[in-house]
Amino acid sequence: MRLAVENLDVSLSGRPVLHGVGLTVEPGEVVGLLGPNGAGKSTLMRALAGQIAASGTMRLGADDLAALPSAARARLLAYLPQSRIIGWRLMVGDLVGLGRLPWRGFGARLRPHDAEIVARALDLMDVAHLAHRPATELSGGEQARVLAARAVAQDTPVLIADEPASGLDPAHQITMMRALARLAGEGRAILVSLHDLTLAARWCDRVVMLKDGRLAAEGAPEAVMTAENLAAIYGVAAHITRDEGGLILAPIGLTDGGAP
Ligand SMILES: Nc1ncnc2c1ncn2[C@@H]1O[C@H](COP(=O)(O)OP(=O)(O)OP(=O)(O)O)[C@@H](O)[C@H]1O
Repeated sequence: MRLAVENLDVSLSGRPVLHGVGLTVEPGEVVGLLGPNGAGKSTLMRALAGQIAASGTMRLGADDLAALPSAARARLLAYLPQSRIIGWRLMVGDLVGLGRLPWRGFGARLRPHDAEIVARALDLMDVAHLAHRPATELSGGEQARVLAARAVAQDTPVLIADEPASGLDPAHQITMMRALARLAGEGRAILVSLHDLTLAARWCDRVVMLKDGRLAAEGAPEAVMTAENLAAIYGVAAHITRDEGGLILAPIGLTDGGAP
């Protein structure tokens, strides 16, 4: 299912934050959403998730996203927020099982089909071994993977993940990106915000770069993750090399040479 955003404007507390942003995510694609702190990545995702008001067009396939009832939206689009709050002392397996709520109704038992989807989500995020631990008693990175597994268990055609790799160790950053790529390989449309430039370059089919609430660059990583764009958008000088897996980008300094 195709996600298409056109001309999106968002104001928060009376302050314009997004200005005419447009992007598409096709089924089968991982699209990276990049940009400096405050660029508007989370705001865009929260608008897509229906958490804040926006003007412009947001379409999921033929549907107007803003007009979809929340229950229908939850079967089409899963949203993994940046904040990682686990409010209840639930076992990890049960917490990830909550991802099935849009499909089974509150209080209903997991059917075998639901249990299979939950088991796969636990595996994809490498948290199956934690299934019987209370989620509130895990490390920060473990909790992040558990919450990602819950979003995956929603089993939606579109997944929006806000900085899912932040705070993960290097192996689990790769596990995360590989999981997203696998889900895209099954035909899902994935939008993921990232601060790690190399992860974005190697795992995203396309990247969309925001700056100050505006689209600054969009295209294949090789085409747009250039030294010029990184300087203009992030204010960093980057060492850029490549191998058979794609670009390797290491920010090595600030373009103005001074302190941030
Ligand atoms: N409730 C709010 N009221 C007013 N402005 C807000 C509010 N929430 C966020 N903003 C502003 O909106 C802008 C975009 O914030 P947003 O969280 O979308 O950025 P981001 O690109 O996700 O940044 P980060 O990389 O730090 O997560 C920022 O300038 C922020 O200060």
